[in-house]
Amino acid sequence: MTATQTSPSLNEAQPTTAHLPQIHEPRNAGMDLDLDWVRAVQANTSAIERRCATLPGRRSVKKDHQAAWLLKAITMIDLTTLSGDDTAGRVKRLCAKAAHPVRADIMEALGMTPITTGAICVYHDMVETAVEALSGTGIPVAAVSTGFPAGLSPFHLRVKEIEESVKAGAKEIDIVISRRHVLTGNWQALYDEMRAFRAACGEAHVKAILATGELGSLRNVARASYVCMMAGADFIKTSTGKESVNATLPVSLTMIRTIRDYHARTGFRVGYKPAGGISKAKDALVYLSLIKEELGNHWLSPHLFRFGASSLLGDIERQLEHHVTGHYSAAWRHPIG
Ligand SMILES: O=C[C@H](O)COP(=O)(O)O
Repeated sequence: MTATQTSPSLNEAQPTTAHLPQIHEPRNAGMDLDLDWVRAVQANTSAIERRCATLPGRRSVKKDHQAAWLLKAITMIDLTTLSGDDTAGRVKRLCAKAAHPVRADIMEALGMTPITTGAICVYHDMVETAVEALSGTGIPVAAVSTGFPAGLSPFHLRVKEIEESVKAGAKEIDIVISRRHVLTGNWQALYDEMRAFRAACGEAHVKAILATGELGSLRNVARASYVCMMAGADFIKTSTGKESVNATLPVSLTMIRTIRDYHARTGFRVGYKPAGGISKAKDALVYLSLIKEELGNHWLSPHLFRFGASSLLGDIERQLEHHVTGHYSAAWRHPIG
């Protein structure tokens, strides 16, 4: 497809950052811990699983519409590297990819103006490198702080790590909660911890990683979601990517329904970030349709939705190349992201 052949549907959905709505809505200020609300929360696991089982089969966006949704998905990726062998070189390459996530010839064939990913997500040690590499792009750096991924280092060091990441230039902080507070029903401890993390973030936005694969039940996932939102989380995020079970559709449905309910009761919109194991374009489309159906179009924006993913971008780029050329290239031709 050439630029002149670009269909109206693709242009209408043009997902460049310049076209994104500038949302000036208040951050979630949180509220006092409402234990009655938290304890009343239930989750009907079989109903949630039944609803989720219908989702992939109902995905129906095709051709130009699918390309438009995939481009939109890119703008909502926290392009991630969280490996023990991360180097400055790898982070710089990832930052270059975040600034130009799709090959120029594919973008030209689609008739699209430039887009970027939503953010880069790295360990604290790599924040300065990423901030420097992204200078002038407007792409924020997210740091996983607080003893990621287990979150079991001394509390004062977890708070200090947040402060150091913010000082190094991180605009977003992905914290990990203490799973034991959920497993023992110590909601006050979880609330106090989250509140302290939010305070340490200052102006930086805070995403609360629940590590849902370690919380035991969807009811615990829902209760932990509410407590973190009450304590002022800007986003709730499923997983570190290091648990044996990471983002799933039932967990996502559970969490986004708590977001919907919290918004209805408080007026605050909290963002959602599924993370871990999302590596296929078709899965990204299912997540986006779930968000659209459950939360509405307002949430389909980097302000309120992110994918935490290290290898999703490569598959999306491959699908976009197929869309414009009719051929799939080998995965190694899109080696980063
Ligand atoms: O927060 C992001 C995750 O760690 C990424 O997980 P992934 O490598 O499975 O995509």
